[in-house]
Amino acid sequence: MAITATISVPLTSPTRRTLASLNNLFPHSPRSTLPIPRRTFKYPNSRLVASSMSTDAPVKSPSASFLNRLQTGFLHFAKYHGLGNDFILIDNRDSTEPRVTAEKAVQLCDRNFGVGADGVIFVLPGINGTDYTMRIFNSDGSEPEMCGNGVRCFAKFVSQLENLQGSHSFTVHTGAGLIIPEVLDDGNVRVDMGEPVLKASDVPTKLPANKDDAVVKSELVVDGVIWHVTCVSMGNPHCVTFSREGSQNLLVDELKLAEIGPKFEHHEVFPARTNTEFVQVLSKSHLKMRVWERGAGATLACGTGACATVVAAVLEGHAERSGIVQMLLCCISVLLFES
Ligand SMILES: N[C@@H](CCC[C@H](N)C(=O)O)C(=O)O
Repeated sequence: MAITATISVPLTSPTRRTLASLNNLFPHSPRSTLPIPRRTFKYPNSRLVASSMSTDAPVKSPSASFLNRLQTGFLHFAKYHGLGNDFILIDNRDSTEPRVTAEKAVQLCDRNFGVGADGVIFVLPGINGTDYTMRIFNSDGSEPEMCGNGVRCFAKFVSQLENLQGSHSFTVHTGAGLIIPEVLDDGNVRVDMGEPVLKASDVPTKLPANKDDAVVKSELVVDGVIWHVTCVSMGNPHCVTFSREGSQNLLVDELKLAEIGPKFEHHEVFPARTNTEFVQVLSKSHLKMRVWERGAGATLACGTGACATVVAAVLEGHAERSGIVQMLLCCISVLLFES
């Protein structure tokens, strides 16, 4: 059985003021060696663009693109977030190598001495016939295969870079394969997240498969406690837990995430480390989730994590095939369908 998860949720793009104030803040960072010009970006006049736009096909405006605003020697970036999962976006369309090293990404993501973000995302030229390539560094400098909220931010950033109006979509090469985000008329971004991978060795996890090739509600000892875990890859690895010995339904607000999260992330049964979702079942269509992300720690939301949560919930019999996953600030609605 094939399962496909689709997420479509509101996403916030940067305002003129956000971008300008980030640029002003950054030069004060004592560890920064990447100067940012103290000037306010000028955005294309949207009313002029709108006068010639079609809602069917994206149109490009000849007016100022992001690249035109670049000055040599400065790193230009935009800051986006999806439900509070925040990223620094870098226009890298002119090179196949990321403009910023993993080490520099760690500095940029620092919430006190850098810009502050859960990761840095690069818009690179497409490969294998795709329009673009997305690469991402987590805030610890590691490189994940895929990021659900990140690819939605990526889509909005590309629309801004290319000055695309109306509904449109493009093809993106990612470490998890081809992804096709769709920017909708209302500005939301919908992403078909593809089929989840359940085969234990492909997630990857060393836990023995107990349901066909998959690991479903298996016992895992973490910090001396037996947790029941289901392992899912959405291109990146996820370990989803709904219960532990002595507590059949987790109360996620009571978890000490910063203590327990790293113990899952670095557990020996996860050779590529793992993202972990702690989930409380509120109803068959309402799951409350807190996430500890591989390479980024506790984040406010996680797109691949929301999808993995619903896949695991269906496998464990906690939920229907569509529902909402409530995270710290917002909800993601996830729909699983057969392909
Ligand atoms: N927040 C992301 C996932 C980002 C990658 C993750 N930290 C990993 O290392 O796999 C999302 O929205 O999916």
